[in-house]
Amino acid sequence: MRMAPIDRRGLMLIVSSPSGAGKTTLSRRLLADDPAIHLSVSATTRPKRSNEIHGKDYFFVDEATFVEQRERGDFLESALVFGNYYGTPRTEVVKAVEAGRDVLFDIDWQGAQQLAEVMPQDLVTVFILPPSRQSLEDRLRSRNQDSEAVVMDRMKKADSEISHYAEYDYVILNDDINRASSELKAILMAERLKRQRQTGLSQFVRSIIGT
Ligand SMILES: Nc1ncnc2c1ncn2[C@@H]1O[C@H](COP(=O)(O)OP(=O)(O)OP(=O)(O)O)[C@@H](O)[C@H]1O
Ligand SMILES: Nc1nc2c(ncn2[C@@H]2O[C@H](COP(=O)(O)O)[C@@H](O)[C@H]2O)c(=O)[nH]1
Repeated sequence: MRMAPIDRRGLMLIVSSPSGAGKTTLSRRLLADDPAIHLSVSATTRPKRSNEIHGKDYFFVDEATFVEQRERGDFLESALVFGNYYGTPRTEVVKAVEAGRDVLFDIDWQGAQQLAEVMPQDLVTVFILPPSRQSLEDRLRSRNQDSEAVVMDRMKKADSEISHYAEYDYVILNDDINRASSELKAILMAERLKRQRQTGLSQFVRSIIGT
């Protein structure tokens, strides 16, 4: 059995990609396999998809509510993406990181840039690429959740999304889902071991060397 863990600060794992490249699929796998990380559930004004649950996938709110929350400072970051507003609730994230818990974010490059301004030391950023343009379009259609107009709009914006890949710490090619999923887990494991996140290290080391 492992001894009591060394105190640590939580990390913020941001996963971004063009729409349809697979970040939600990869995020769900990571959450299912690793109970020590939890998802930051965003608020959005986008209509709910048939397979989504309020409070689990998103907090679905109307525009007036979103604007009120944003003006009150409830969001750590917020952005207009594909014509809808999205925002990351502030309190839960700050509390979790300070308590040493890791948080996963499925957000776009605008959100990643804003979080880098407020909590830079805590961020680990990962960009997911599709294997080809055609596979991106096929995946958006095969998801079967959006109208043709929405699929076309997201494909039109894919180039501009992809152009932000170089702002990220890591890039994963999501060709084979099992491999991409293992790569994401490996990033998380290595980042957890970074010395500066292990805030209880000096105390622990002192207990070993007996000074
Ligand atoms: N490696 C893969 N091979 C084949 N299909 C995949 C792969 N990864 C994801 N998919 C499929 O592609 C579709 C889009 O994936 P997903 O919803 O995870 O994308 P996303 O990046 O989260 O999109 P959005 O930004 O619109 O939320 C889903 O139907 C998913 O099952
Ligand atoms: N900046 C933010 N972007 C967000 C947030 N939540 C989701 N997103 C991004 O929006 C698009 C579309 O998502 P979809 O669920 O409507 O397909 C995608 O790129 C998400 O990563 C957020 O809180 N802030």
